[in-house]
Amino acid sequence: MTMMHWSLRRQSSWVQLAGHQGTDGGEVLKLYSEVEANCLDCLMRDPLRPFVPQYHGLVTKGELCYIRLEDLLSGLRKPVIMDCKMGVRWTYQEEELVKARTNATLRSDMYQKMVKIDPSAPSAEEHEQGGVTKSRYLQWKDTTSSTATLGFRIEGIMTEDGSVQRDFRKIMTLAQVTEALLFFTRRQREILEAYHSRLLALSDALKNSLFFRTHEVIGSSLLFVHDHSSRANVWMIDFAKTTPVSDASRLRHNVPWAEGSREDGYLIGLTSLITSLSQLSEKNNDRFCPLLL
Ligand SMILES: O=P(O)(O)O[C@H]1[C@H](O)[C@@H](OP(=O)(O)O)[C@H](OP(=O)(O)O)[C@@H](OP(=O)(O)O)[C@H]1O
Ligand SMILES: Nc1ncnc2c1ncn2[C@@H]1O[C@H](COP(=O)(O)OP(=O)(O)O)[C@@H](O)[C@H]1O
Repeated sequence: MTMMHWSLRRQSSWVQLAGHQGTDGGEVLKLYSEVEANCLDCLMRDPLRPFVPQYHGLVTKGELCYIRLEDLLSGLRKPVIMDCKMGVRWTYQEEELVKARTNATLRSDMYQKMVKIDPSAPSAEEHEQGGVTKSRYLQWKDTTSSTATLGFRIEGIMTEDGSVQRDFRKIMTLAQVTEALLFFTRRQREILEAYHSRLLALSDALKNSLFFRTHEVIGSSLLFVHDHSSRANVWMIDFAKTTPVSDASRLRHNVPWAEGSREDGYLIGLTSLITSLSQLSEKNNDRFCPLLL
């Protein structure tokens, strides 16, 4: 199950309906969150609807409630998938920063994850304690990836043999993003162009979206999906941390975050992706697979 590959930490939050995978009309179930269900409700009545998996309401299984979503991989054979976490402040909500100051619980699991990636990342005090706070860990992840600089990061790529590569999380420059896109698409011009057009259409839809104007979009991804038939699409997913803002008139989505501003920098990430794809879509670009030119 694809979401199990991605969401190893939370296998229990997902159910793939038996017999539906890879068939038309397939559905996936994601563990209910009120925040996400509210967002999906709004999105079904918004210009962003064509960019979001269709939401079919709720279902209860045993003691748990789930959100019913269109299976975006339905009908695709050996899909290739890239998950890009959008925004300059991907994972942490402002409340988490406040919580971390008042109740600084030390997380040894996050300390371990940090040390595994970079043993020199924790401070002497953190080494001593064997723990870091959640906000420290999340902020560290944002600043050691392209999240803080380019407004998005590639969280992982699943290739057609089903293996997941997560080495892209440390990418910092647009040139490295471009290389990753070439790897992901295997330099197929048709696919790169399809992704480029879809992101331009998304950019237009965002301009007309009341939902986007009125929500702080944190921890949401753009899911890029294609298969060998060159069908390619991009979807907005994961709204579990996307919340309405009371003074929506000030949200711009294209400026860096300062504490209290609630800005997410979503459009900074989208612009970075579009810039990289537009360079690759240029007619004279010689970096495509020669067979497909
Ligand atoms: O990806 P790694 O490096 O493992 O770190 C994870 C992700 O940041 C999760 O965010 P997301 O859910 O957006 O993937 C976050 O979940 P939440 O902030 O949603 O809880 C986890 O916090 P914990 O669940 O507290 O462990 C944190 O451990
Ligand atoms: N509607 C969907 N159809 C198919 N796969 C999905 C769908 N939504 C999410 N996924 C897969 O599940 C992964 C995790 O989704 P996400 O909503 O971010 O959940 P979590 O918050 O549990 O990480 C995504 O990277 C994607 O591969």
